Amino acid sequence: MKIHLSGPNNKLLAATIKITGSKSESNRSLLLSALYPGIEIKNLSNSDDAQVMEKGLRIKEGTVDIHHAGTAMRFLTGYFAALEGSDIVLTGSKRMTERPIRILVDALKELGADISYVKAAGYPPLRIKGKKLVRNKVSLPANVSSQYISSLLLIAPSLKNGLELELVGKITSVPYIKMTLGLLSEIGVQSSFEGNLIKVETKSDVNSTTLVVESDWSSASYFYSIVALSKVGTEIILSAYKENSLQGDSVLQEVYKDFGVETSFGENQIAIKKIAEASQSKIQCDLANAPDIAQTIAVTCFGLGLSCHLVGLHTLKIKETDRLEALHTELTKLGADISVTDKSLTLNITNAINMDVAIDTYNDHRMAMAFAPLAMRTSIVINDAMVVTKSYPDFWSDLQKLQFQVKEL
Ligand SMILES: O=C(O)C1=C[C@@H](OP(=O)(O)O)[C@@H](O)[C@H](O)C1
Ligand SMILES: C=C(OP(=O)(O)O)C(=O)O
Repeated sequence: MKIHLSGPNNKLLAATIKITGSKSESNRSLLLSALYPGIEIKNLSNSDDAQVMEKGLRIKEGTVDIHHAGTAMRFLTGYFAALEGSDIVLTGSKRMTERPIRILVDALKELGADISYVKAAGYPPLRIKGKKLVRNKVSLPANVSSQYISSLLLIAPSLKNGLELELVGKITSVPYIKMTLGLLSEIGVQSSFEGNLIKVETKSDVNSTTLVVESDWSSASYFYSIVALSKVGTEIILSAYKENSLQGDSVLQEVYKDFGVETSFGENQIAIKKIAEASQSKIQCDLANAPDIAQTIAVTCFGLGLSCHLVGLHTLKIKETDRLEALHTELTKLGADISVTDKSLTLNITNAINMDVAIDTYNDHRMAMAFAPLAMRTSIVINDAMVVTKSYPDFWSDLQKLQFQVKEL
């Protein structure tokens, strides 16, 4: 579905939006509840990625197709490897067969797993024959994707002797590793993370525990961008959020201060308000800890006519698409002066935005959602708009609550 999007022009936006649960917290919680039936989950994400995860966890034999869901691919690889008696071919979309997984497979094999590549070595699909993992120590490179580490940590308490991980190289996306350990702690699993060493204790069962998933902070980023592109005085309320988040993308609160956006916490919600114009003409950020908000920030800067230099983007090339190339192509169509390397993005100031440009989304939900706020400045077309269901199926209807006009073409 292709849509034409225009913003609410001069009308002041005011709305309360309830965003679905974090897909990262949901997919971890689902796996833990499969290992420990005493766990109940609240505010589970209604995303495609959480649905394929939930479905995959119910299967023990045959083919499991996780479509575009990176976390489901990586987390289920660990899960099935340690699930005695399972015999699974774990596969996904064409793009998933291009997203590397060798680091995780090697680590699991080191622990005793039986995994083989069905097609290209180092990539899905995988044939996994579940068995008891006998060893409890492994080291693995930590600079490519934290999902490999989280996958191992999630099964760690179910292993007889727990697990010790030695992380080699510069650790990327660290808050996601801490999120995994945070959820383990919520179900009573002891762990430590010191320097490059993580230790997780074994746990045989969990008494009835409820995991309440906080709403998704990456999804909140699109509303931060809308507010940043609005007039001073604009305020949007988002729920359900809390001050002590497990999600690294909650750093948005700090990043968007530079765009004049203030965040205040109420009971289970945040109010985000434009209180001033952007305080500087050049935005600089290292996003190694929050890669999923890179697209949002780049587009906000372009929409505000600011320059920016974003670094720490080395993981963007292996996500749903090569996000650095995709940003380069689509922002250039809109008139941006942009350059990218394999780990950074630089935008120089431009004053005009080309109208009615059709943005390609490359099977990447974040391409559609990151560009949508530009409708505050110009009318825009989004190709393959339903790609948003990967993490946020209600995105377009929530924009309509803010008086955006969403027309199917
Ligand atoms: O563990 C997770 O839930 C995630 C980790 C990050 O991936 P990388 O560690 O590969 O950067 C992030 O980009 C992804 O959307 C979700
Ligand atoms: C990278 C992402 O997801 P995944 O790796 O789980 O496919 C994302 O949601 O931005």
